Amino acid sequence: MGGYAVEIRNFTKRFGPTVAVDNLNLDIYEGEIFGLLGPNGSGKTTTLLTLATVYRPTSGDIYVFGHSVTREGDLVRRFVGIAFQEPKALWIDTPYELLLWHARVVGYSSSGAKEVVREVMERLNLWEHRKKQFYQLSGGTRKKLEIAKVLIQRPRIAIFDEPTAQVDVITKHALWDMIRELRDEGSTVIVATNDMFEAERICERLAIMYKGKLRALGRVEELKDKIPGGDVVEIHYEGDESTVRRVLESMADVGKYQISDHRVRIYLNKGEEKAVEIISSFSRSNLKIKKIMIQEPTLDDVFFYFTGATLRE
Ligand SMILES: Nc1ncnc2c1ncn2[C@@H]1O[C@H](COP(=O)(O)OP(=O)(O)OP(=O)(O)O)[C@@H](O)[C@H]1O
Repeated sequence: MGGYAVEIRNFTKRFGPTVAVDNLNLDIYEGEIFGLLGPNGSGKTTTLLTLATVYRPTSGDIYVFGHSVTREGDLVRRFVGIAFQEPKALWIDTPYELLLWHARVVGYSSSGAKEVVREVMERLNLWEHRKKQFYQLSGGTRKKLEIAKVLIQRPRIAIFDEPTAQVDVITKHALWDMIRELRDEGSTVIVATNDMFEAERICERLAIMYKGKLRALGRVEELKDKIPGGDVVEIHYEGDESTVRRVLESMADVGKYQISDHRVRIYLNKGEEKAVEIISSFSRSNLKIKKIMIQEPTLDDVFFYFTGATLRE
């Protein structure tokens, strides 16, 4: 792994009264697949669009291979390729023409452009749609077209904003493979996602963002290790949520827990020992346990631990 590809320094972005990103500091290493993980509105897109010089920071700066996005935008744009969250094109463009034009713009020869466009379109199952017009394409197909641009460009910094939202499962796997290949060929890849499966599957390091702020940073395993105790006891129950809260809050050593839909996840030390105590407390309070499991934390648990929220909110 090389030096820094991206250095985000005291970066704040406001839109009127809204603070979209609040004093973000982050380094992304050259050659890694880095993830920004957070629910809608956490500031991921704003960060990526500023990195790609679409927005200017309100304060602070972002450096791409040492070049400032505020002062050296032209240079920064040479390094960066971005697949936007919302694909846009002229209504009458056809996918093939659009990608061919894009390939020429980023430097392919006429024959090289045809070759790479066909290869990428075939791998993303876009070839059959090549002669349609943009307005005739489904949301998922438009999204694939947007991603195809970056795969053709092979920029030094490849940015994907929620790449697999709206995309079918088979294509998701093909895309993840192609993203890894991009990295293997030397690109630094930055992915914004609210899909913990995607984050866990492809990202080597993650920044957890929530409400414009960085909440945690590290490799997935490191983030999981930061949950004290490291056990999660999950109980499916019948009964009142308020009774469950009362029971848990009266027990020593029970720290954080989250409840949804008659399911409670409790974060604690020594899950096996504690589970026995929890079972008897539940039964004393007439709460019926339908199922109990002791698990390793998931990325969703990590997110909850650092933000008090779930990714699905
Ligand atoms: N152009 C804009 N004008 C006004 N407010 C904006 C603009 N862009 C983003 N925001 C606000 O900034 C905050 C962060 O939005 P942002 O799109 O960066 O989050 P996100 O994590 O990418 O979420 P999503 O997955 O929904 O895109 C939100 O409150 C959003 O409403």
